Amino acid sequence: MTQQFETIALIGIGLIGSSIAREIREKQLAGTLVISTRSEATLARAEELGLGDRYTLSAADAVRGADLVIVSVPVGASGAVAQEIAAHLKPGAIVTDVGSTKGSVIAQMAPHLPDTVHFVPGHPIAGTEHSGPDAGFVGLFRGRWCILTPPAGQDEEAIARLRRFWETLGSMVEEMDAEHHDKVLAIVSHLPHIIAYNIVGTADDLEAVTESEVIKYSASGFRDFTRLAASDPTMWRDVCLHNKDAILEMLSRFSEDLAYLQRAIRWGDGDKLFDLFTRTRAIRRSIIQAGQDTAMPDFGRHAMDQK
Ligand SMILES: NC(=O)c1ccc[n+]([C@@H]2O[C@H](COP(=O)([O-])OP(=O)(O)OC[C@H]3O[C@@H](n4cnc5c(N)ncnc54)[C@H](O)[C@@H]3O)[C@@H](O)[C@H]2O)c1
Ligand SMILES: O=C(O)C(=O)C[C@]1(C(=O)O)C=C[C@@H](O)C=C1
Repeated sequence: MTQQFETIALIGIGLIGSSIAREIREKQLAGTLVISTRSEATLARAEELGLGDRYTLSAADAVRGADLVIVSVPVGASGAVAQEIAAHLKPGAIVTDVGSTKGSVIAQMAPHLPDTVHFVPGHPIAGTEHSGPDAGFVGLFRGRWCILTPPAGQDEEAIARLRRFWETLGSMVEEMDAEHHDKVLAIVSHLPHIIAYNIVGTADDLEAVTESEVIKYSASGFRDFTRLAASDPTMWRDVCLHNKDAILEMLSRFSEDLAYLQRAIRWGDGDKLFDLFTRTRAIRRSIIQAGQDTAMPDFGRHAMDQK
């Protein structure tokens, strides 16, 4: 494949950063790939895995001369990274990130970045419950959405170059504003994780009562929840703290709907239960039928934006 950038700097080399690094190397998308992370052990591991061409603990050093800078750290750390790299960015460079929340990342990073660079925030909707440089793999982004949330008026050429980069990694790219992104992701990604953390926590609390039955009988639906609940605690702490408003809004809708379900069960209203379960089954089937079981459902921009 053809080289797309002379030098790419990756700040953060966990699941997402190392998956991007593996893609860049495999597809030869950069002349030079510079890797930076704050922990010595992680950087040494990235070097052992041969993920880049140059390795440094200094993010400032990493971005010098880079045409594309990809920040791939927990969202709570993005402001500190932006502050560290700001004075060292090459004029004309594209700066992007992969954070799971967008409004907060923009609020943290944008004030530090000079006008001479193009800031195009991004979010690949792809991942696993694993973290760290060993967890990444080629193909993670294939057939998955990547959402870009450029500020209004951002350089079209920069957006197009980043779009092409993600498409080369196999992603389908969509642009939307950060606020809308945060609402959609609150329901399709953040709430499912919070619900999983909660149900596994509840079951763990109950285990004192039921002794080891939680483990013993967990071959069923519970297991699916434990996968999500095994996701990285730092990442998900930051997501909850940095998409607070949208998550609280979706949680309150979720609680209302749960109360409706609870009432139907209490009053033995089988029709209500049957209707809901039929509706949700149809949603799953339509996603599979469209061959988009990995795609992000369109919940309707208008409905999602209503308070
Ligand atoms: N895991 C997923 O499923 C997933 C999917 C899409 C997007 N994301 C987002 O991608 C980002 C990275 O997630 P991940 O899953 O790769 O996490 P990870 O824990 O696997 O890796 C995080 C990396 O960031 C480094 N880091 C942490 N703080 C840092 C700092 N202050 N300066 C420099 N490096 C620092 C860590 O050493 C590590 O290399 C997060 O913002 C997350 O929200 C994650
Ligand atoms: O599949 C998983 O394990 C994930 O958690 C991936 C997932 C998701 O919720 O779909 C998690 C967080 C991201 O920001 C994007 C993708």
